[in-house]
This record gives sequence, C-alpha cells and structure tokens, in this order.
Amino acid sequence: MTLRIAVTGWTGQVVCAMLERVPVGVEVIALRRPDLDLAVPKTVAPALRSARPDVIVNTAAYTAVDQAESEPELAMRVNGEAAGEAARAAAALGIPMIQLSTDYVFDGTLDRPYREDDATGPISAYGASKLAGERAVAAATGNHAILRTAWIYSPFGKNFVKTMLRLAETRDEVGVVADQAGCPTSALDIADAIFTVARNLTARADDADLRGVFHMSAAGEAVWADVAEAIFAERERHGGAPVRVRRIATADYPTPARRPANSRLDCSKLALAHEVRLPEWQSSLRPCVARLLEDQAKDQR
Ligand SMILES: NC(=O)C1=CN([C@@H]2O[C@H](COP(=O)(O)OP(=O)(O)OC[C@H]3O[C@@H](n4cnc5c(N)ncnc54)[C@H](OP(=O)(O)O)[C@@H]3O)[C@@H](O)[C@H]2O)C=CC1
Ligand SMILES: Cc1cn([C@H]2C[C@H](O)[C@@H](COP(=O)(O)OP(=O)(O)O[C@H]3O[C@@H](C)C(=O)[C@@H](O)[C@H]3O)O2)c(=O)[nH]c1=O
Repeated sequence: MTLRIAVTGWTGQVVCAMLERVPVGVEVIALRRPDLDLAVPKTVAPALRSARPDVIVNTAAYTAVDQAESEPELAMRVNGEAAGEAARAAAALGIPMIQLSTDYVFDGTLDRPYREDDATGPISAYGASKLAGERAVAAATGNHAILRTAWIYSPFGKNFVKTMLRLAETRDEVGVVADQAGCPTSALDIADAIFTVARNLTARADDADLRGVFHMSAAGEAVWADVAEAIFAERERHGGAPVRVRRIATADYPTPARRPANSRLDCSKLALAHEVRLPEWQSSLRPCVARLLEDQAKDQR
C-alpha cells in the first residue's frame, strides 16, 4: 500500500530533496501558500486534511535567522504556533507527525556534542521560535518524531554552500568564522532519513522508542571555515581558481542574530531507535558542490 506523506513547504531545501528522493511505495504531497500558510495558522489543518495523509512532515519554517531578530512575532507564529496546528491536525487524524527542528535551540556553551535531553536555551529569535514549535508539537501529540538537524545545504534554495560558490566568482579570499563548530548536513540525506523514520512510525504504531526528540546531523564535525575550505577545494578540483579562507572569529563577522559556538549534535539515539546514520559530511558535500558547478556551467552556456 502507498504511504502518503503530506509535507509543508514548496521551494524549501528539505521539501525539494524529498520530492527528488521519493522511494517506491511512497507519495509525497507538498503543500504551499496560499492553501497552507503557516503565517495564517487556521489554514494549516484544512490543507493537511485535504491531502489525506498517513504521515505529516513539517519542514516549512521561517528560516531567515538574522531577519527573525526584527520579526520575532512572525517567526513565532510560523515556527511555533503553526507547528502546533499541524501536530493537532495529525492527532485528529490519528497519524504520526515529523517536525524538523534545529541546533539553534541550544545556547552552544556545552563542551561536547549535544544530546536530546540536554537543556535548551536559544540565543536567537529563530531558535526560540523553533523551540516553541517543538513544545507545541509535543503538547499536541505523543505520536511525533522531532528531528533536530543542523547547517543544511543542498542544490536547492538558499544555503552556505551556494553563498560560498557565489562569493568565489568574484573573490580570491573569503573571511569565514572558525569558532562555531557543528556539522553541515545534506538535505538529500535528511530526505532519505525522513522516509525511514516515517515508515518506522507507521509500521510500529505502539513503539515509544521511535517517538520523541532525535538529533540528526551528518557524521563528523567542522567549523564553518572548514566547510568553506572543503567547498573551495572541490571547486578547484573542477577547474576553478583557488580561493583562500581567512579564518576569523565570530566577533569579526557581526550579525543581527547570535549563533551557538557549539552546534555539534550527538546522533546516537536516532541510530539506536531508527537505525538511521547519516554519512560523513565530506562525502555528501563533494557531490553537491559538483552538481552546483555543473548547474552553473549549464546556465552560462
Ligand atoms: N536551513 C538550515 O540550515 C536548517 C534548517 N532547519 C529546519 O529544517 C526545516 C527545513 O529547512 P530548509 O528546507 O532549509 O528551509 P528553507 O528555508 O529552504 O525553506 C523554507 C520553506 O518554508 C516555507 N515557508 C516559509 N514560510 C511559510 C509560510 N508562512 N507558509 C508556508 N510555507 C512557508 C517556504 O515556502 P516557499 O517554498 O513557498 O517559499 C519553504 O518551502 C525547517 O523547519 C528549518 O527550521 C534545521 C536546521 C538547519
Ligand atoms: C556568508 C558568510 C557567513 N559567515 C558565517 C556567518 C555564520 O556564523 C555562518 C553561517 O552563515 P549562514 O548565514 O549561512 O548560516 P545560518 O543562517 O546561521 O544557518 C543556520 O540556518 C538555520 C535555519 C539553522 O537552523 C541552522 O542550523 C544554521 O544552518 O557563517 C562567514 O563567516 N563569512 C561569510 O562570508
């Protein structure tokens, strides 16, 4: 029987990756504005119901981290309140809900990778709104998996990899922070993992170990400057001119929102419960850079 997954979002990285990776036996129904507008939470339940889903995946979010500092109410409505609406719709339909969340729910002061039960303490409006979303989902239904991931990149939407490739077009040196640690995670790997989690949740409806909060980032760790270096190295391998990374401190790259110094996530709970382990970050980053460069070359032809 086909598993119908209703996903919020349309041009987002994770939703595009899910649409590209749909496995056999799964149908993905992507919902977008104006039918489903997270800024208008009363649109959420009717749009989700009309998709007649077996699972709901809430990937859509207000993700402009810096802009959220000047629009905290909108971020809270989209990421907090509307996530709760989606979870209430899942509860009413008697189906599982998968909620995407973020490393930015932590303050980043811990000196080891964060585990699921470590204290949260967001230091940005975006992080606070995503934490509100987690809480709203958990309050609405026990039948949920909240997947906290980090530093998403992909061939789609906006992300750090695309930004670095764009800067490389006009610069031979880029200053990148070297004191924020985490792990760049491919949206395509996330999509594959979501399908596994969705199948597990529907197949084992009474298994409490599959439910709750899970950390889900790529294996390994890096600082943003390492990621930039890996991107430029791959670009050079494809014939691009060398670009040097100047390793700078966060204080030298002022932004409206504060970001955690430590975004590393311990993903062992997900491996144990769902048998999901994401690949090493370098092995997924390389093909993504190559694909973006090919796309760039096609556009220039
Ligand atoms: N990007 C990252 O680095 C990280 C993201 N996350 C979380 O993972 C999830 C997926 O992120 P990602 O794919 O990168 O997100 P993107 O920023 O790529 O996409 C956001 C999506 O949200 C949709 N959206 C925004 N506002 C609304 C709204 N009011 N109503 C309906 N849809 C809306 C957009 O819709 P449209 O297509 O119509 O524009 C888009 O599809 C999010 O929940 C995010 O918080 C977690 C960790 C890291
Ligand atoms: C463009 C640029 C960024 N940076 C720094 C700023 C910041 O600390 C870091 C990453 O910048 P970005 O603005 O791409 O990343 P940011 O928007 O903070 O990314 C976050 O998005 C949300 C949605 C999440 O949930 C997080 O997991 C995380 O991925 O790199 C530089 O040091 N030099 C540069 O040239």
